[in-house]
Amino acid sequence: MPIQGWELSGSDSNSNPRIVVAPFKGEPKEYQASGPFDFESCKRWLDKNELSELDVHSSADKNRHLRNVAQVVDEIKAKDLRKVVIARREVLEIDINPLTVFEQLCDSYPDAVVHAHRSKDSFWMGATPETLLTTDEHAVYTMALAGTRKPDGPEFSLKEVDEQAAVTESIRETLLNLGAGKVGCRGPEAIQAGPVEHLITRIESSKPSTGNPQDWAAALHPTPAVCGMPRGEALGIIDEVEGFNRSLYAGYFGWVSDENSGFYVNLRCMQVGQKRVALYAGGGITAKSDPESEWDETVNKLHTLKAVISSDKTSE
Ligand SMILES: C=C(O[C@H]1C=CC=C(C(=O)O)[C@@H]1O)C(=O)O
Repeated sequence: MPIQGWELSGSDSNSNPRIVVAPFKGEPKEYQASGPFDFESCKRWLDKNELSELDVHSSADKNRHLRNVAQVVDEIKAKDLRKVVIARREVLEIDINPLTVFEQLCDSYPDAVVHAHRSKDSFWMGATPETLLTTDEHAVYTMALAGTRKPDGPEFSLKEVDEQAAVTESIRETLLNLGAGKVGCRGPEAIQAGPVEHLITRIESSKPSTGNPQDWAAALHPTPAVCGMPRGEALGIIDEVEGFNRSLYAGYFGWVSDENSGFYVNLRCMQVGQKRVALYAGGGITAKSDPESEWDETVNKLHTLKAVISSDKTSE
């Protein structure tokens, strides 16, 4: 897929396509989009001019994350919940060149959806392995992506199989509730995403009988891949323990045209400041979670971005 850029403006129009950006919590925003511009023309947007500095506060050092996970395991057991996704935010004091980092992300992760989203006061970029929803004239396509291992580490255990199955069940149920006549699931199988592997079930359904792609994406979000099951209880626990605002992390972004659409979950992402970046990663916690392994999982996921940042020669 070639790199394309779109310039976003007000929301009160019917441009084709329209761009959608949704935070983890809160309403998606829909923009009028002009473009596409080729990569050469978009390069001018990938700078840090007038960008405000990021809050230095990191959400959880190792000890706090271990305590958070242990507390969440206890709550999951006490309340008999299926899973809760707990994330952390890590701030690095580093003056990156966003353009070279973006190019590195594109080169390093050809199977990911690499994106950069620059607004007046915030700048996000990432390389996500997770599709929330795509549509064409025939059907809707999505995926249940969860469970993480290092390719040279232990095989997926029952814990990962169950946390991924929860995502498949929830997506299937949401699509059926939206009025999709038939939902087909293929998987789970292992898929590589940069330095880690996940379990994936590919899901295809007929088009829901009501609503439009924006409604279907909004109904699916947040799936148990980024939130938990049941959703309401998981949201409460996330608020209680994480200690930071997820903002666009684990939200979604995408586009919708008159013919088709594509929405992607904002994972393996970072927020860019003047001399800092904030990296985000989370993992699905279940009653079987071991806090040390959950910490390692976030470290491995963050390596997706750290590998690229550290090869940005301008930041040395
Ligand atoms: C929440 C994240 O990953 C999700 C996607 C794949 C595997 C996941 C996991 O193993 O927990 C998460 O559900 C993240 O990367 O921050």
